[in-house]
Amino acid sequence: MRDASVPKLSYHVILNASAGTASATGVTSQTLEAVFADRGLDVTVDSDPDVSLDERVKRALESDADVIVAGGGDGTIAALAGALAGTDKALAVLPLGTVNAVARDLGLPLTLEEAVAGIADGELRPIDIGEVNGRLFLHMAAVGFVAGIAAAREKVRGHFGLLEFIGFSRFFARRLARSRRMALAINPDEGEARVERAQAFAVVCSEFSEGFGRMFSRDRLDSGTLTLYVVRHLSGADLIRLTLGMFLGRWRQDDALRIEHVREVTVDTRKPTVKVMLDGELANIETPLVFKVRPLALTMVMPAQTSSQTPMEGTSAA
Ligand SMILES: Nc1ncnc2c1ncn2[C@@H]1O[C@H](COP(=O)(O)OP(=O)(O)OP(=O)(O)O)[C@@H](O)[C@H]1O
Repeated sequence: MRDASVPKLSYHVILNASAGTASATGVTSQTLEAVFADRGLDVTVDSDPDVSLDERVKRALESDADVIVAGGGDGTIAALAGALAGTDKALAVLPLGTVNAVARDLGLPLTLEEAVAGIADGELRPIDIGEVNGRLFLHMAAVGFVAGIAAAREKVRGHFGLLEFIGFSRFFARRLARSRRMALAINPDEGEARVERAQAFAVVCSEFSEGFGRMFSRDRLDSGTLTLYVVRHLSGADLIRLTLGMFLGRWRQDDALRIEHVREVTVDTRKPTVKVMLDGELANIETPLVFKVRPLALTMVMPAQTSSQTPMEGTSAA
């Protein structure tokens, strides 16, 4: 946590000009400097296209800035989060990517002006992050019809009415028809080691909330645990029941799911590598997969919430 006497935070933006929205809207250093200046924020923008992202992340770490701002999509955030975890610098997000899955999951504003306003008025919150074989995730790692899960998630965020519900169900069913069950050797830090056949599994930082219309969203980001969701079987009937249950906010007891809270869990498959969807980015990772939680490892600039959380001292009325 930052000392309340810190008068003003400084910001270092890494603008990834090749990220979807950044390139589509032609955002430049000048654009960002102007928007930050409007809020009275002290900013440096690195938009150097000739230097690799890794090198720019290194420069940001070596800078004096208190907050490093990812101006890009999920890949840019992942690169920065990995470097900032465990340091005293905080991470903020300008969602200039294509999907911006992480920004959506964290409930961050999605337009540039709102995002900068959110940074100016936001607060510093340490959050848990997950790790699998050295790769970080802020929200979820998923295996097995992962593309389906990730894309379906995009369909159910925000407003969720009847049309979205039907679209989600049809999309999911098509993906499902093509998917196969796999044998998983699961070994949690506490609890029973076993082999299960499953259609898919996901490891989530903290856990998904249960409640009407609350699909794939989390109330807490700092529970100190991961939640392992194993989808054991998923026939058409399972799918309808589970989807409806999720929509209605009653799904945790479903027989098709096994849910377990862990600090660490090893999952092995028969394949030497598996495709893992990490916060919207697909990665091929060698098995066994060793998932671990890193409690409160990353400090993020988040929208201000309650008085119990740490305010961004000196930044709001700069
Ligand atoms: N970790 C990384 N290392 C090197 N280059 C990266 C990395 N992550 C992303 N990039 C490069 O930056 C580009 C933009 O990626 P980013 O994920 O930030 O935006 P996006 O793909 O448009 O958005 P989203 O991932 O939210 O859909 C990628 O096409 C890739 O060329």
